[in-house]
Amino acid sequence: MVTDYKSLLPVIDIGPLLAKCDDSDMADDAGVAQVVRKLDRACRDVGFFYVIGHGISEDLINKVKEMTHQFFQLPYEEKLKIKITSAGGYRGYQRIGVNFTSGKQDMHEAIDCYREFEQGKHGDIGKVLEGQNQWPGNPQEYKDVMEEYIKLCTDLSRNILRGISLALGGSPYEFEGKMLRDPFWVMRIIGYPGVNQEDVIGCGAHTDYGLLTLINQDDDKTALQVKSVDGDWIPAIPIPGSFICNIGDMLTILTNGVYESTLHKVINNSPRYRVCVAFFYETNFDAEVEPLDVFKEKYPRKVTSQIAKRVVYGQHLINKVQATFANLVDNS
Ligand SMILES: N=C(N)NCCCC[C@H](N)C(=O)O
Ligand SMILES: O=C(O)CCC(=O)C(=O)O
Ligand SMILES: [Fe+2]
Repeated sequence: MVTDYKSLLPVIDIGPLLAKCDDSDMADDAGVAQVVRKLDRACRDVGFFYVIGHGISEDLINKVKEMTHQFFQLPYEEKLKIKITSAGGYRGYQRIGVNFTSGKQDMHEAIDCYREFEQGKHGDIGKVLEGQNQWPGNPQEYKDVMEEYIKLCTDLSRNILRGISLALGGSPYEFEGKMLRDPFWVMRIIGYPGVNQEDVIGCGAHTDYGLLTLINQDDDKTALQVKSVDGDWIPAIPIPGSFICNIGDMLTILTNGVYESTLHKVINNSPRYRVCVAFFYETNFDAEVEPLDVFKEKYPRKVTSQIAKRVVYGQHLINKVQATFANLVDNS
């Protein structure tokens, strides 16, 4: 099946890892060991891979995209009922042209959601993102389906990270220590109009901010492109039922630069509308992220990345959010 797609990025069936991921001696299992070797190669070589055998039903994956197409097809006034504002914690719907990447407007519309937390929980930094998520009222089941989906993506991300932790030569649980006991998450529900032009950028080149991203994209258009170590842009051709998984900036820091977050961009060079639902699994909001001791000992830092050695994740996130929405006017 999978070989039909001639994918240029590695495809990893994580079934054997999931089957054992609650056993502390999982590393001794031959099936797990093989998945772990593939994860290591993928994370070193490109930082992007397809995940199959992940256990999340294709029906749910497709439902999430169908509902998202339905929402973006609504009249503009309808979508504006859940409009993003800075006062509302940058949560909600943003029209095309509101999102900026490296100072340039992106050709996409989106709904941004962040894990909700009590007022004051994350101090002054957290204030920027305080608010309630604004889920579409139409389709009606949107919120319930997405909350279920977020739960499944959270568990899946934690389990993939157990494999990555083994791949780095640690125990399965290096990414479940004190910086990661209360993982934050971000969700972007994105729509890209079909423009049929190579020079219209759906989303400019960036790296993701957290630990691990799970991308659920339309099956019938290729738009996401990933920068290879050689500097080429590799198309991430869709594989139905899969997630594309990529590593984010916090994983770069925690691994002391061994696994680096990879630049990627989106160009929907097709006449048709494309949706993508991206789930971002993060550290604790307040985590002061720095290389884990176990990896500092194993790997002296290779300094190739632009990312600092140590950051507070929540600060990194809000710097990005505020740059992205620098032109947002709440009452326009
Ligand atoms: N949470 C993530 N990865 N969001 C990516 C959004 C697009 C890039 C953003 N405008 C930027 O400039 O970073
Ligand atoms: O649309 C996509 O395939 C990826 C979107 C993305 O990179 C992001 O939102 O961070
Ligand atoms: Fe991204």
